[in-house]
Amino acid sequence: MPGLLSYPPFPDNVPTHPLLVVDYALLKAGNEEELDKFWTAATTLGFWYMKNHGADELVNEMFDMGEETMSLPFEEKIKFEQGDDGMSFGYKAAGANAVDDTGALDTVEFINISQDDALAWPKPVHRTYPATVNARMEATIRPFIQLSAEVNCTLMEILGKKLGFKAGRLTELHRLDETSGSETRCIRNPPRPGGISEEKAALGAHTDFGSMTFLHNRLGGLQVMPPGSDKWLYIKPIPGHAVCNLGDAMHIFSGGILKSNLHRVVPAPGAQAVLPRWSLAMFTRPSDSVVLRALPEESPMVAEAVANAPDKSIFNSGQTSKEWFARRIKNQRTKNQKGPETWHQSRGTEHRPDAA
Ligand SMILES: O=C(O)CCC(=O)C(=O)O
Ligand SMILES: [Fe+2]
Repeated sequence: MPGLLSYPPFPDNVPTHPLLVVDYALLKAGNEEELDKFWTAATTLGFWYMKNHGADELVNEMFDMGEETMSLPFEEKIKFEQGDDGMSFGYKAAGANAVDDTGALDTVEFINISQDDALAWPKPVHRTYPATVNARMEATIRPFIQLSAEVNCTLMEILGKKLGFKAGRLTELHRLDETSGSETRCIRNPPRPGGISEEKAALGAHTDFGSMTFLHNRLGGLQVMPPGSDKWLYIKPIPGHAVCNLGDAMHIFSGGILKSNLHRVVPAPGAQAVLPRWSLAMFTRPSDSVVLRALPEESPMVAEAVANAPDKSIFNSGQTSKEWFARRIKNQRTKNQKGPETWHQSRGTEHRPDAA
């Protein structure tokens, strides 16, 4: 993978959405101004840039792991495919997921490595992985997952405190010693073949399934659709800045106060389109047995938000984290598509009355 500075520039003629820049070191130090900025980001778009997170070196090594893995022969990778039953850990081939209710195919391939498997390595909890993953489990993947899980939990606790939850409450819902859908994902989207529209989704529009995402990317292609708009806007990658976002679970726990915004991936824009696009995420998700529902009895602020919500159905999903997650994964698999209704069954909190 080329050094950061040798990438073709992100074009200046595509529409972008600015994000607030949050300094992780200042958040940890309790800087009030920074905490307020973070709260604003979490309660408006639910996306922010984050600097001083300390993960850059491990991120580079994780991209090496991704490159080593995607370079394996297809017959080798496919042995570790995640399958069609609602498990997400393992390899996902391009085209294995639908990007919309017409059944159009995605173009990204990725490798998902479970937090549980990395922490318990060499003992498999959920599954086994390609040799390229095993080789870096101890030196790269486990430390990256541990650091990222700590970052995500620190961020969640800050939000929990602002919401009025007791200290440690959100950490309790995301314990490292309980099984969960938490995973790291390294994604490769091929260079844009000439003629394919930049508007074609490489990874379909979605909200993230879990609680908190710590994302690193090199090229453009990530887009958000801001509330109240029907336009897709690029998030410009900034070297050294992670893009963080909240997922469905935090939206639900908070009675909708925290935002889980719609986003997607399209081919890298402009001159960047000639290169493969790599991205890396750590998804922190609630423990498998946690029921996804708002927690009004634990916070007057959440109670008020739920009381005022026009549609309360999402705040009592009736599903455990494990069920929610399996439903979403399974119903977006290409093999399972039986018509638009299958795709619609894969949806989380994407339903937005304000979206076109
Ligand atoms: O590749 C990206 O920039 C975002 C990926 C993403 O949204 C996801 O995997 O959930
Ligand atoms: Fe996402």
